[in-house]
Amino acid sequence: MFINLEHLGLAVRDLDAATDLYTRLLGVAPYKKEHVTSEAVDTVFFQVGGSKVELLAGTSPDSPITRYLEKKPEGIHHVAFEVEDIRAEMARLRAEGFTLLNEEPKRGADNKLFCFVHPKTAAGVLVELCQSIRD
Ligand SMILES: CC[C@H](C(=O)O)C(=O)SCCNC(=O)CCNC(=O)[C@H](O)C(C)(C)COP(=O)(O)OP(=O)(O)OC[C@H]1O[C@@H](n2cnc3c(N)ncnc32)[C@H](O)[C@@H]1OP(=O)(O)O
Ligand SMILES: [Co+2]
Repeated sequence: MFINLEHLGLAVRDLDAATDLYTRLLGVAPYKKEHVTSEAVDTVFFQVGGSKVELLAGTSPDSPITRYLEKKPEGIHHVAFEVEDIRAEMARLRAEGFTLLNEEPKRGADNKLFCFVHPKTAAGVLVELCQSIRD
């Protein structure tokens, strides 16, 4: 079951500059900065009411964010939905004909498991599913 819109992922070239800008724009300081090796990204998170903004900067040439910014401008990169059971939702989406970008959930930022739906099967939107890791 999809629970809520968990975060908006924004691709940025200069993470420090974008962090300053969003701190001024949102009127709130980020609550977390985290490097995620598997995606070669540095992330900065802002809590905005019940949702979050995730800034992402690539940390290597083969990072998905670096590659994205070679062809597209900074801006909205993906939308993330929190789900109750990510494996159940992955099976449901596969059965519905969506293309998933990873076979198994991956450990992401902000203490979550995540997977992505290919934008070509989601009306042009890169959709992330994420589930809190319950320790
Ligand atoms: C650290 C985890 C963190 C978290 O929240 O926990 C994250 O959010 S990690 C975020 C970074 N990781 C990813 O984005 C992984 C998933 N992304 C991918 O696997 C690729 O970026 C992929 C497959 C979406 C695109 O890679 P590809 O090499 O195929 O790039 P192309 O330029 O050839 O794109 C193919 C096709 O897709 C369109 N596209 C690409 N990116 C996006 C996007 N973000 N939103 C919408 N559409 C996108 C691109 O325009 C191409 O379409 P076409 O019509 O052929 O031009
Ligand atoms: Co994300």
